[in-house]
Amino acid sequence: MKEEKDILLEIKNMHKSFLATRALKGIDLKISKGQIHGLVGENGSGKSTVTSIAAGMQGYDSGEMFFMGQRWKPASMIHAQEEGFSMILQEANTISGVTVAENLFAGKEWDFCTCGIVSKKKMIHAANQRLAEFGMNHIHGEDSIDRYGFEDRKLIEICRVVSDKTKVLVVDETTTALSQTGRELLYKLVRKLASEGKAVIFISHDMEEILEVCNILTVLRDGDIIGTLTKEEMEPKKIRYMMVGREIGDTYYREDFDASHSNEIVLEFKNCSFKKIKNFNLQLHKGEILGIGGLSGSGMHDVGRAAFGLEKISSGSVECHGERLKSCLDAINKNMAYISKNRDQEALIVQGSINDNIILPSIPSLTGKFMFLSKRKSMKCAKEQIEAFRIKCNNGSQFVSTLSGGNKQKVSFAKWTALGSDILIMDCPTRGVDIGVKQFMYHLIHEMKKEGKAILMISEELAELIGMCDKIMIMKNDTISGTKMRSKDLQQTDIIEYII
Ligand SMILES: Nc1ncnc2c1ncn2[C@@H]1O[C@H](COP(=O)(O)OP(=O)(O)OP(=O)(O)O)[C@@H](O)[C@H]1O
Repeated sequence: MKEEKDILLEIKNMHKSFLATRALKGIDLKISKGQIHGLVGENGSGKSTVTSIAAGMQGYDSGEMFFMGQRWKPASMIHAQEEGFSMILQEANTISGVTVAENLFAGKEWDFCTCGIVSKKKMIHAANQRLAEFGMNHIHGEDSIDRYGFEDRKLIEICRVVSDKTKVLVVDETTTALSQTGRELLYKLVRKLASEGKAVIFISHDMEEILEVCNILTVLRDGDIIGTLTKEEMEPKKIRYMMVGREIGDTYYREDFDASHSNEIVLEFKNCSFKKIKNFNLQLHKGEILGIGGLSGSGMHDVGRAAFGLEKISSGSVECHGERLKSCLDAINKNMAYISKNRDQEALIVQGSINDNIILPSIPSLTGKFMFLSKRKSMKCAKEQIEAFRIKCNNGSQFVSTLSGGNKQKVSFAKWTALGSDILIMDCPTRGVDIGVKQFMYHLIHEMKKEGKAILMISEELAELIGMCDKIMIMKNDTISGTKMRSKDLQQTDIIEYII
């Protein structure tokens, strides 16, 4: 039992509603020194809401908060950070068009000022020192942030929000944006903070990760706290039951080991060069689930973009049904789909409604005579997807920006299932979704295979690739380093040797 003096953050009877949505229904939570306190629950259960309130990002309707024994009502995220409460958000949160150093010290430029002039040299020097302390030597303060991909930007963000002042750090579903190396860096940091008597609130949907990293766990459901478990009490079946309120089986993935599919090639890379990738070859067949695994910087995300016509091809070609792919518009016209890993920036129009996002790729088929969009058909189409994916919302006209992370991911997936695409490029398709929906998505992907659809599944989750794919291509340093066929004997270790 932790003593009162060890409590860093205390939340008492907190309520928060967004119009008709009761996001928090009287939450009581204590976070103590040395804890890596897991917070789990289905998508939309209130995890980000409660932590973002404590981190000064939004207000609450009623309740009380105490931070290090003092009443706590931070005016802003910066204020909270200055006082020692930091949060790493789910989505990319860096500023484009400026350097890494400027991102790291945004709002703190005065620290590098002499006679009102900011010394960029000093700032870059400090940035590089800071990056080195975090083990991020591959990132350089003087570079433009735009040179770095999604994962590195997330690492830069971690480096920005954590400082010597940090007493409590919230890690909100961050690891899904990171590859194994990035994850290891974050785990090391989290453990270091806990060992120094600070605390971490760790939000994740990855059961293995929770069991490994957290030393205490609180389960939320529909804005209520269902219970808190000690390390000894953490048992996957029990946690899942507490989260969902019903038994969830252990089988997420397809259970068959039949890797057969049609011989018809629907998508092909022919000696294709783009970005750093040279002479790349790949064949995706009708009825095939082809996986690509590797570290985030291995080039696999670029393959996904090129497959959807989003990369400039310098030599060779990407062909769909034997025809050269010209652009992403051409890809959509050829009935292709692409679920981008970069959800808010590339996959969704966050300032649009759920309905509009879902129907967007299907507009041609929902348009009748005289080019009028059928409202009835559109509503029906969106409603079907909202129900199938159990998107937690008040109604389809709610803005996507107001959805929880996992529910946004469902919209990103649903818009392509609404279209009924034949070729689906999925980059981290289950990023941030809860176990129940993951199970549904895997089932759907398997059904798609049976219907003869072709799926290119790019993922950093080896278990997902092994569980779902007919064949897995592993990428390292922008080339294919190994290939594995579906087999019940295939283990993660068989793949890891080709990744690192
Ligand atoms: N700004 C907002 N406007 C309207 N509703 C909101 C807003 N922010 C959150 N909500 C709603 O509050 C509920 C709780 O959302 P929250 O983001 O806390 O869930 P979560 O547990 O973090 O989910 P996930 O695992 O998907 O990230 C959801 O129903 C969400 O749609």
